[in-house]
Amino acid sequence: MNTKPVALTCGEPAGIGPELAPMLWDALKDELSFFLIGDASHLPEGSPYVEISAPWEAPAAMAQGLPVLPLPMGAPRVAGIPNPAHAAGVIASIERGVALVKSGEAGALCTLPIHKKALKDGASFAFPGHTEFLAHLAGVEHVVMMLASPALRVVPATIHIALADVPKALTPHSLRRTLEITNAALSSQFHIAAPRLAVAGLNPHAGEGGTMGPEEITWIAPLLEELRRTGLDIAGPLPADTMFHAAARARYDAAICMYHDQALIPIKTLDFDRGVNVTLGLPFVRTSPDHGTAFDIAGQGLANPSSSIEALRLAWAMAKGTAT
Ligand SMILES: NC(=O)c1ccc[n+]([C@@H]2O[C@H](COP(=O)([O-])OP(=O)(O)OC[C@H]3O[C@@H](n4cnc5c(N)ncnc54)[C@H](O)[C@@H]3O)[C@@H](O)[C@H]2O)c1
Ligand SMILES: N[C@H](C(=O)O)[C@H](O)COP(=O)(O)O
Repeated sequence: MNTKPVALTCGEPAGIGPELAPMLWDALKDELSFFLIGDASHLPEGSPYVEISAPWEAPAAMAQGLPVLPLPMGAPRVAGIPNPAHAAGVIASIERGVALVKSGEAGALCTLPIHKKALKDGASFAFPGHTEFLAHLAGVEHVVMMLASPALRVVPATIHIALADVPKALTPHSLRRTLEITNAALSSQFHIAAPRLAVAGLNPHAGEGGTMGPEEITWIAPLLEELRRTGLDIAGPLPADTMFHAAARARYDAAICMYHDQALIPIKTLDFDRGVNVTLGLPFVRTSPDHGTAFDIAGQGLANPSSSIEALRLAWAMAKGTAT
């Protein structure tokens, strides 16, 4: 059973990440071990932290303070105002975390929020977000973004692309891979014996028999029928607007939606404080809170650590093989 510490990447220094890290240590110091990869000078004044030189030192260090594996960023943090000089360090923190998980020195990766535009502006970051960057670092062709909470698990079949590009990006191959990876993860990583998937239609009323769009009839329904024949338990394509009330949620273990907001609005509405972003299909465990950098409240003592606490807990549980 893996009990190696979780590597926590620092995320965007101008965001609420540096405020959350000490709160996560205080909340979880008796429950699990993790270490922050980042610049300790960005932590709030007086934060109890312990500089470590390697992940193996983190469990013992937890008793004294937040373990920090130093990654100096060379410029001070100004809450709410991203500094392009930090961009390279933010990216390096993610790369370092991946390297430590791959080497087995860390048991899992948990990423504090990045600001996608700040990385693009400061370092010409070529990826839409962590998910795509991690797939690149892991050399994996297809990964799945799942947002999970006790109330709901959702998967967007397309992620960080313009809505206008969704119909073209949705293909039988990509949806098949998303469904297969999700099904496998629910079984092997969430220990659900017979996963039940529910797939949303792309169009209003799931196309209303073709009168509101052809995709459900031309390829989505045929693909789901083909996958049912291979043994997957899949309902749909269903009208998305009636998939998320309590009775509907009781009928499935994960909802697969066609685009980002179709999936993320329901879970962030139902369970913003307990939602966790987990990337399926990587050769290592990766979680992240379901929120972003929250520049509008950064530095004001208003950040709620709940989602990040759940993200670290889920990473720890998935690495130990005890997630549900
Ligand atoms: N895991 C990640 O790396 C991640 C996740 C989501 C968004 N982002 C990025 O973050 C940036 C800002 O995104 P956004 O404005 O759409 O969403 P956001 O989650 O940063 O903020 C949305 C609203 O929720 C509030 N909020 C968010 N987290 C909170 C917390 N922990 N406690 C209290 N209030 C909180 C914010 O104050 C804001 O009013 C963007 O660059 C986005 O891409 C990153
Ligand atoms: N789509 C995610 C959300 O809204 O919570 C967020 O942008 C995180 O994506 P990455 O983990 O790919 O950065």
